[in-house]
Amino acid sequence: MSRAAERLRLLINHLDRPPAAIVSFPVGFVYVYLYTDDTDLLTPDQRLFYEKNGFILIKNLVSDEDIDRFRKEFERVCRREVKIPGMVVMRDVAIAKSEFVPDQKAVSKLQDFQEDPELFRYCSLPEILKYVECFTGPNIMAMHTMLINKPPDAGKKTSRHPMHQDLHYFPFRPADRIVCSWTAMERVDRKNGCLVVLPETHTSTLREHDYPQWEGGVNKMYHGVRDYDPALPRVHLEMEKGDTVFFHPLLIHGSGMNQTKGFRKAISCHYASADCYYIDVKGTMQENIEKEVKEIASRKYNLDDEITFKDTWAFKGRLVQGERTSL
Ligand SMILES: CCCC(=O)SCCNC(=O)CCNC(=O)[C@H](O)C(C)(C)COP(=O)(O)OP(=O)(O)OC[C@H]1O[C@@H](n2cnc3c(N)ncnc32)[C@H](O)[C@@H]1OP(=O)(O)O
Ligand SMILES: Nc1ncnc2c1ncn2[C@@H]1O[C@H](COP(=O)(O)OP(=O)(O)OP(=O)(O)O)[C@@H](O)[C@H]1O
Ligand SMILES: O=C(O)CCC(=O)C(=O)O
Ligand SMILES: [Fe+2]
Ligand SMILES: [Mg+2]
Repeated sequence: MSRAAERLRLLINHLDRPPAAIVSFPVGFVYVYLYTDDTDLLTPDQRLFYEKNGFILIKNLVSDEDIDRFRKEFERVCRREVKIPGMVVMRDVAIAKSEFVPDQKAVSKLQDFQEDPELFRYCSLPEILKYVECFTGPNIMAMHTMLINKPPDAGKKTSRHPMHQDLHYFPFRPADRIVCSWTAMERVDRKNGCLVVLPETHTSTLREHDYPQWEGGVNKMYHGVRDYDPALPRVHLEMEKGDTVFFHPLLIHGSGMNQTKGFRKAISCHYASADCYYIDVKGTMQENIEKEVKEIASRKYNLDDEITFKDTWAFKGRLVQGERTSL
């Protein structure tokens, strides 16, 4: 297929979203931007890179000073000096049944830190939001927050994160108005389990997800794409402290095991346009994750079956720029 025909195929596949901008190239075909807005920030090369690959890595975006502050706050949470409403402190499944020691060694992930003013500062950093706006437009909600402290692998490969599409977890659309920012809090590379992405998979559709059949076990809710094909071309995103990758929620990604003795730290936020809308996932491939989220949320808030999948998101989403129009 010629490049122009390939572009046309992409365009036809995406007619549910009005093109953000139309630009003519001298080579004689029209390129329709499907995934980015016309802002002054991204260079034409950066914009085309995201359009083609579904991610873009920005070097040195978050300052050392900010990252050191996030790390300090993380350590306070681990020592149980602060207790944040709604925040989930997760342990790796390999040590889930052992005694809790109040130390970062027992914590593999913090999830939902929207009520921690120090950690949530990450989601409002102007240097992050100006990139986010290129993908979501000006009304921006921070929907999902995580600080991932990937532990040294305990020998069962449970420190891996299976290949997945983040959209699997989200009952809101359109996908093209959602973006993740993921910032390395120290050097991350193949040895300590950097992000692994499958470029261009953001142009595909949402796939069926379930737990991978891994001998050593899998962490709660770490679903992977069904029938993952390990032969597909992968890119390992090696990053330095402060480097930030922005990626599309359909991009297939995961992370390898941590083969070092250190804890690999990253902080991330999933943003969506406040103009997005909730969908009902009943009868769709997302029913399995809805069921798990509802079970955990009912236990966490002591509510029987009253809490809906949509409620769990509307409740934790926070406006970080513009107007809360819909979500
Ligand atoms: C774009 C988004 C992508 C993602 O978000 S991917 C992954 C998201 N993962 C999650 O949201 C998981 C959230 N985690 C949680 O809700 C909690 O950590 C979890 C798993 C419910 C456990 O919390 P607690 O109940 O406070 O912990 P607990 O020590 O009392 O254990 C209760 C039972 O859960 C088990 N458990 C704890 N951590 C686990 C883990 N990492 N993987 C699998 N099972 C785990 C634990 O063994 C215990 O089981 P049992 O009831 O004794 O049989
Ligand atoms: N069956 C599977 N289903 C889903 N994801 C998988 C499966 N097998 C491996 N993965 C994921 O694929 C990604 C790459 O895995 P792999 O362990 O090969 O990478 P790596 O350790 O980063 O690279 P390498 O060991 O080659 O340096 C990781 O995110 C891993 O969790
Ligand atoms: O930091 C990682 O290892 C990847 C985490 C991730 O992709 C997720 O939680 O959705
Ligand atoms: Fe993810
Ligand atoms: Mg490997």
